[in-house]
Amino acid sequence: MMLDLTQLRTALPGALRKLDPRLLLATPVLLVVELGAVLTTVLSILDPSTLGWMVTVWLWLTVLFGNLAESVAEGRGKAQAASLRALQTETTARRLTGGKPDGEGAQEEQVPSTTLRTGDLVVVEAGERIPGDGEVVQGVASVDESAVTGESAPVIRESGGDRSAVTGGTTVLSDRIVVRITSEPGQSFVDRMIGLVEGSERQRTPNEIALSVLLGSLTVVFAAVVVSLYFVADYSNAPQSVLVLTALLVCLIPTTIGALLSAIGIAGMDRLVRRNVLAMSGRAVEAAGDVDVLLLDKTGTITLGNRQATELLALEGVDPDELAQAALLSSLADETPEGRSVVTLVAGEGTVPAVPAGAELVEFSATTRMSGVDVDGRQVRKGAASAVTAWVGRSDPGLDALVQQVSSTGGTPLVVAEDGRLLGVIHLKDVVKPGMRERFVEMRALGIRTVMITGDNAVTAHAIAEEAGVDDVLAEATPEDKLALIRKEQEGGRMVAMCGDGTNDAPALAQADVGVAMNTGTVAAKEAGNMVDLDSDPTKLIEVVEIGKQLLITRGALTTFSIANDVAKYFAILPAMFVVAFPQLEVLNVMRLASPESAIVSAVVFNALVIVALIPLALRGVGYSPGSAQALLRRNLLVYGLGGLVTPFLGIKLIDLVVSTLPGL
Ligand SMILES: Nc1ncnc2c1ncn2[C@@H]1O[C@H](COP(=O)(O)OP(=O)(O)OP(=O)(O)O)[C@@H](O)[C@H]1O
Ligand SMILES: [K+]
Ligand SMILES: [Mg+2]
Repeated sequence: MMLDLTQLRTALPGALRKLDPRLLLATPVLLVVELGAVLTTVLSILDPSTLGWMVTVWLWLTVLFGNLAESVAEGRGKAQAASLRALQTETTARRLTGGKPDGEGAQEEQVPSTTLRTGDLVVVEAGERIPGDGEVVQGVASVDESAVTGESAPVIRESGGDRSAVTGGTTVLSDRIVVRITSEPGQSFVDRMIGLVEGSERQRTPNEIALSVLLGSLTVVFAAVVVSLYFVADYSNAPQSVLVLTALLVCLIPTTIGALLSAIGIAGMDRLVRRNVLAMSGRAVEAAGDVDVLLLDKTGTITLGNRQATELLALEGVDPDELAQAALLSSLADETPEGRSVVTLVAGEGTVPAVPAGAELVEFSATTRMSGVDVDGRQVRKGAASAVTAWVGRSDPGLDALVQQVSSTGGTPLVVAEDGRLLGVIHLKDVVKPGMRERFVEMRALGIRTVMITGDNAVTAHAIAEEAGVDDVLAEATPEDKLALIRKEQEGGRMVAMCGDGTNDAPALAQADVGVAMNTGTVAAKEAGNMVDLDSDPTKLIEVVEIGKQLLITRGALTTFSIANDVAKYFAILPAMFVVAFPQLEVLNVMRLASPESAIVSAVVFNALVIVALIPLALRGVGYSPGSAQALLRRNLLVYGLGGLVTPFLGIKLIDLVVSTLPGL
């Protein structure tokens, strides 16, 4: 891959803007080159010479080429940013005022979408665009999110469950939903996406900062070497001009990696965006390269997350109708998709009875794992078997058999009980997302252990784990258990990734080194994680890991190359510089460059051209195939270390053949 002309043309203005020394502060190596360029410009004006002007021009080009790398990397996201911006055009929002928290009984008013604030309620109907990021608080709708995700199939967004988050700019295809806005103007998901693809929001990672500091220190060391050389040369009656020493300094300091460092980081983020993963931090991308364990939530992450009630299994001696009525009653006010599906199963096409007056609702929570109502002195509950039997205070062999029957197929059993009596079981069915098993096998090959963590019971968990092919399971996990497991793994020195979609996954997503939230999930999950997968595919982590590894390898390889290059240049130019004063150096002068002046110019030209030559590699990344880390390290040291030592000799010699034809060199 070469840089094409359009790419260069669009990147050039940005590269010129970056000549501003204040912007160069972030890249100290290039700042030193720029200061050197200013110095040689002044020297050449005072005392013009071919050597002076050649060095000056090529020092300026060195800074420009260095900026170009970053600018080209940033430019790659521009087109995508432009199409995302189209989603931000102002629309009219139907804001609700003065009603209940779910919008009931409210007045509607028309306002520009740009005036919406966090907490506002808006209603969106079929054919309308969702005016801002938010959470569905009432209703179910199918939504076209293709503008953001690129996936043309509509997705379901509904209140109550883990599929409640909606993105501003996407379009409702059917039905009517009430959305509570969760972002302030200018801070929406699409705003963040634009910032990401343009690279403007990128923060340097601790690793990058550490490497910059190292490069800065090397620069200081080489500056000291060059200054002392000035005195040594003077003392040995082979005085060297400030111009020549400036050129020598630029050749010695690690300009190549200094110039390419941020481009490598931006390109890594960009590669993720192309795979529909938004990384909110570069640190997470680097961490992904070293992941040892992947924890996954079950419902909505490994499975499609559309848990539907499919049958009711009454305990022996219990009237099936009594079970049905209790299941219905416990679900009338249960706004989760599971709850609504129970209502649909029992009421069928018939009318759904209203919530009885005076009923006290017990909402579902991930900690209690139950939901239900208290009404007229009756208490009805449904929920996880262990939770409900604990509530009732006893278990029943017949019930255990029903729970086992549902769980062994991978279904979720919800036990129904009323006033201390166990009535039966609701069978919730969910489907494992396609292609999981093969991909988890690939993950194992990468050395990553997969653990499914779920609030569901152990039998269901094992059935799904078996079907999906994960290595391990943690069942009946509360949000605290998920968090504790991550901490435990981290304390063992392992790098942990977590994929989840629910609000109850949020603490774990925040704690994990790499927290990937499913785009179908809740706002809380998406804000807690440091990545969002727009395709909601947990096996995408494979690509994320590969991109992370490739980023680390590319940075390592180019650093090796750059430093080996600088060392080689030292030996290539010094003999040429001093051979006039010390004819004994002739033996070292293996390159036989035309003259000391042309040696200096050739080295400076080579130094600048190497940056341009390596931009494509920095953007594309060094080739990577799974294998032992040691073998890879050996191979890269050989290729980039040895390559870095040899190329300057060849390159400088070739350039010397050309520049020595110029008069005055
Ligand atoms: N609406 C509901 N009413 C009563 N109980 C429920 C309801 N929804 C789920 N449960 C029970 O609570 C358990 C935990 O559900 P939750 O959705 O919090 O699981 P989780 O920890 O997110 O794990 P996963 O998403 O993998 O199932 C479920 O396994 C089920 O037994
Ligand atoms: K250099
Ligand atoms: Mg969940």
